[in-house]
Amino acid sequence: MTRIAYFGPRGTFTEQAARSLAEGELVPYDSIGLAIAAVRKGETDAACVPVENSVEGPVTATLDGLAEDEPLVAVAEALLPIHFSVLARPNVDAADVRTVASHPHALAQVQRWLAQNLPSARHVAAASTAAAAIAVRDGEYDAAVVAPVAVEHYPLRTIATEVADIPDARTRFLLLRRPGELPAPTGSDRTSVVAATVNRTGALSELLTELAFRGINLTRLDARPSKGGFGEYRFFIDFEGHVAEPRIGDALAALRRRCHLRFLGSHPRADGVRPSIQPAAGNEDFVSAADWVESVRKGDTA
Ligand SMILES: O=C(O)C(=O)C[C@]1(C(=O)O)C=C[C@@H](O)C=C1
Repeated sequence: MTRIAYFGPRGTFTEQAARSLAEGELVPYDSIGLAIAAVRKGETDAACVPVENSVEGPVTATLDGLAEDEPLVAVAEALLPIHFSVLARPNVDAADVRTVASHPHALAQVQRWLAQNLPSARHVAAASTAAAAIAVRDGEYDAAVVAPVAVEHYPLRTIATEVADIPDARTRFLLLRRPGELPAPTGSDRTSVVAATVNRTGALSELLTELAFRGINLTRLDARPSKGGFGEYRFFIDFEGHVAEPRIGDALAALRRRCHLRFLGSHPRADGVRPSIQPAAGNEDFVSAADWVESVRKGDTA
């Protein structure tokens, strides 16, 4: 049976995403790094991890995990609406809450709610929302900000539901595999790369210009230190399209000439958005231009 590592323990948002993305045995790991390492080592066939949140931005453990060690590719993605529940032990009321724990991304998404509803509670970072629920169960903290499903896994009481400062917040999750056959293009796809440029004037702008020249729309751009010293960065670039398309293949080849490039996959977009194709930048334009060059090489200049 297919085994899918996910950022656990049981009851995280990532577990829900993993269930929506793949069938098989779901195997929880206590950190994003461990889930990614599991698929890399072949302990599991795939790994499900969060990659970005519409309020709090990139999940840096996932970005660093994708840039380092053996390459992995994203083969699918899921978008989950994020609203939280607050859980406490059965004998603890909201008025008794002195400490509230959760994943830092979750705490960042409920700052206003906590200030208004649990103003005297100290905020404590936990490894995940479900790890916070376990710590509350074990008496370490008074309340946890969690995915609503967590209450099904831990003997805690819900003291608030639908908690979110930004009502339509979403997190995007990736299903990662070891490199192999890529998902087929659907017309609504996303391609991801990580680019390491040399530290000189215009290096990033040249990469982005290669994409802009080809009418390719970015969907995300994040910088992470390459850990080699100040000023040394890796750029995570997501854009519309699939590597199987001529225009995307042409763009990847151009990027590859200019920097150290790692391909992180082409997969269907969860939101179904189709790319807007700019004039003279459609796949057929790339194909007919390449055909023309070929005929010129053969002596036909018509
Ligand atoms: O802790 C969890 O439940 C997770 O799945 C992680 C995570 C994240 O990394 O952003 C996922 C979704 C929410 O935005 C909060 C936490």
